[in-house]
Amino acid sequence: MKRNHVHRVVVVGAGAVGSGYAFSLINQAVVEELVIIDLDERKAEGDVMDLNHGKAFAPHPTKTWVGTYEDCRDADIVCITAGANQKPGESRLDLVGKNTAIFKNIVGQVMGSGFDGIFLIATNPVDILTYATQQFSGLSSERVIGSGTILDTARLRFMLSDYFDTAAQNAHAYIIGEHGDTSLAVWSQANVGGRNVLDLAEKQERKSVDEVKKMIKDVRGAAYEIIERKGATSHGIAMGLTRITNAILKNENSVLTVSAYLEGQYGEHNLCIGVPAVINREGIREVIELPLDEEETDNFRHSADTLRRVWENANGQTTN
Ligand SMILES: NC(=O)C1=CN([C@@H]2O[C@H](COP(=O)(O)OP(=O)(O)OC[C@H]3O[C@@H](n4cnc5c(N)ncnc54)[C@H](O)[C@@H]3O)[C@@H](O)[C@H]2O)C=CC1
Ligand SMILES: CC(=O)C(=O)O
Repeated sequence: MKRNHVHRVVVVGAGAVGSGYAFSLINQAVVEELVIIDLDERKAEGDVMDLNHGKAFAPHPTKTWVGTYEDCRDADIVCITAGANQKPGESRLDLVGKNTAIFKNIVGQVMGSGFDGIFLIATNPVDILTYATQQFSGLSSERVIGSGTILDTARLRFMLSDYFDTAAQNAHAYIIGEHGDTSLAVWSQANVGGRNVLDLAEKQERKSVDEVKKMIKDVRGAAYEIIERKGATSHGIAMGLTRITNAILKNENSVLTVSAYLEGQYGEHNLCIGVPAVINREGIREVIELPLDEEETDNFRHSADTLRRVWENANGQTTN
């Protein structure tokens, strides 16, 4: 990485998600420099003051300041969490118009600084905005990563761990597709401690396959349930973004479900969608093609078609 490994992350958008991500980066000692940009500069100032007041308890010093787009020039990662969030009852896809316009402006300013790092996108609809960021920035697709289904996957892993009373770290399962209402669980590859979760549910007393399969509905509904109660979701995605940031900056080659550009994998082209991918300091090293069964293949295609339609409607063009 650049500048003798002084790692810098710029967060654009100091709302619930951006502020949570900043808090998580500081607590996990991920970077030396953390820059926060928001349209509402006073809000960003307040956030930096508040974060600085926790520094005495942090594991290492993280220089943190309210920045300008000029600060993106030396950044390893620019994470965009700016834009409108869902109001109760709204879907992620409902945000496409306003957030695409916001992104055109933000990405233009980031690139105007001479930025040469990796974009990490969280704003919804995240798959659409990841693709839009590629288009607006002109960067190669491996350097534009969306948080994709990292949060959905983490939600499922938590649910499985709770159900089977095993640590979430030992629940291995993927949610793929749109980060949204058409996401799908890859049950054929999901295991806890090496045992397929559906087989396990069938064999264990007081467990059922139906209860496990219902988890995809709970994953899809999770954001709506949380937004209805507290107005926004933030902790889960903040930790997920931190996980991706670590994978990049520490050159981990970790497999994470992110929104990645597909060029023929899963039979899809010209869109970004949640899939497992190997993440390292170059960004997305490789998309992993899971062996899907017939139902999973159909559901993935439906999810990809949904995203493609939204992209085409938003841009008045066809991509295939
Ligand atoms: N990918 C995921 O898994 C998740 C994505 N999200 C998404 O993250 C986004 C942010 O959500 P919240 O933080 O809850 O919203 P928020 O309303 O709390 O914060 C958004 C921030 O963006 C700023 N902003 C707006 N336009 C800007 C611009 N042009 N330049 C700079 N800053 C600008 C606002 O001033 C505000 O501080 C939403 O789209 C939400 O749906 C939220 C949770 C999970
Ligand atoms: C809001 C959102 O995208 C989530 O919590 O999944």
